[in-house]
Amino acid sequence: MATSSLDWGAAANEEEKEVTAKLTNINLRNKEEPPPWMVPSEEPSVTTPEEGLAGSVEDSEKISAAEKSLLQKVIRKGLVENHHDLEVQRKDPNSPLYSVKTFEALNLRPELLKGVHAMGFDAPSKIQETALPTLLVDPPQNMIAQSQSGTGKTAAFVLAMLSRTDVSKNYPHVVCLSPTFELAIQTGEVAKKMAKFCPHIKIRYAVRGEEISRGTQINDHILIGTPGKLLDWGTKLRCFDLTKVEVFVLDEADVMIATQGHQDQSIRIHKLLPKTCQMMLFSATYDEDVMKFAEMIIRNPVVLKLHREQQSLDNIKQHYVVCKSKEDKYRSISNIYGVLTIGQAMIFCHTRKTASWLAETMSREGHAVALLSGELEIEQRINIINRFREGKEKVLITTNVMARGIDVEQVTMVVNFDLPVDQSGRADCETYLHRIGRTGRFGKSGVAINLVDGPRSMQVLQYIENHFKRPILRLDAEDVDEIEKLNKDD
Ligand SMILES: Nc1ncnc2c1ncn2[C@@H]1O[C@H](COP(=O)(O)OP(=O)(O)OP(=O)(O)O)[C@@H](O)[C@H]1O
Repeated sequence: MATSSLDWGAAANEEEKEVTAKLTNINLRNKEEPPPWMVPSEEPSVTTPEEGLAGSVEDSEKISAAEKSLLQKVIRKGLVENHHDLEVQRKDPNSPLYSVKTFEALNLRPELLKGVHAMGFDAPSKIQETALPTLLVDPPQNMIAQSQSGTGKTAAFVLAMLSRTDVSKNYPHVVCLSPTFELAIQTGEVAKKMAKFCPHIKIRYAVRGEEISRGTQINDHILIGTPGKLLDWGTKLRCFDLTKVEVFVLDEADVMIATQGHQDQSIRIHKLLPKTCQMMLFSATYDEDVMKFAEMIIRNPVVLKLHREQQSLDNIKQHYVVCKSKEDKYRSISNIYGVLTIGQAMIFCHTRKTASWLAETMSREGHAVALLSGELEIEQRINIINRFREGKEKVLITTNVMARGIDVEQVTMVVNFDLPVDQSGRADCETYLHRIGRTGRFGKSGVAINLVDGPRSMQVLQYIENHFKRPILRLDAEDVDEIEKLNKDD
């Protein structure tokens, strides 16, 4: 993903080109410094893992000795399963779930606060408590935000979207773009739950399958959709006015601005938005060039950025298994699956063909598996993901189409049947992080297994390991004791 391949810069107007990518010193409502895990874009972005874990004396004084010892255990072993553990993580300044504030302190509307509590959220995560005060401040502030997978980014931007919705304006003025149909629907569902006590807010999906005739004026306040459909409705069909949009969210922002297909449409939408529109970009990953580019096209953004070592989560144990062939890979996962206590598992393959082969093989052997790949009809895709969410199938075999954003709490194992690589066969570190982030959601523990079948995939694995500076440990898929250890907290 090189900047040279991006043409948003070329399309941007002169003024946009001149925007300097610097951190704006805005007056945050509560005047607090961002926590140490978030660094302004101008600072060097590399620290040692030790520095990352250290925290300040003041921070460590906030937790008791007993909690500290439990915390160490959590950090070392990534075993975070019950509410108490979640509380402990919230007191660890180095955890992405760390919070010092309450939702009450974030100045949310009372109806939204009620909605948040009704969802069972007791306290905000780090990204929520850091991003929200900035996103709600007036005049509206643009933001490019990064936080690890499963740490509550969706709730952060959805709360900002709902807070900015003005029900007296009977037209779309809040727009959220997602890269896939499934993700748009998932975000809409979160928004609807959060807006449970705001009956006047109207939310509409702009996704494949939703039809509208030319010229019909949309009177919903919020549109959540995929770029192609949204552009169609805003330009060709003239169903709403993009120049009246006040809040624009780009979820999985890096893929939206750097992937062919999404890129052209996102750029065209961006160009049609008014200069006063508040822009919010969220993702767990930003390739360096993509981040630079985003900082250039977003007017004076506040940038919340993670150090590379902080991007992968401690609560996901990462392993690899050496295999000889795809049949051997299959045997390895069968062995691991037989021994590990698994809630649900997601298996990622490079191609639809391998995914189909694996699904057939596993089904033949009596496993209840689901197969989801991009060529399926929308209804089929929704049906499959709903059944998986309900636990009807324990295993979901898929391709990169499901690598990002999908939130299924019970997923405790992710298998990279094939390691993620780009078109030239090089390690795709961003996709790796998104894939393994389908487990370990909001502090839960998870296991990621990488199947390596030769020197090339070993090289890819080593590249990923070096990139994130986190160990990926070898696992012997024949050794039951070793596999069983993954279940344990020792
Ligand atoms: N403050 C909170 N308290 C408890 N649970 C929360 C809170 N915020 C979010 N969650 C839950 O955590 C899970 C992960 O949140 P979410 O999907 O927003 O993460 P994300 O950062 O967007 O992840 P990804 O990078 O994979 O898109 C969800 O199930 C969500 O309901």
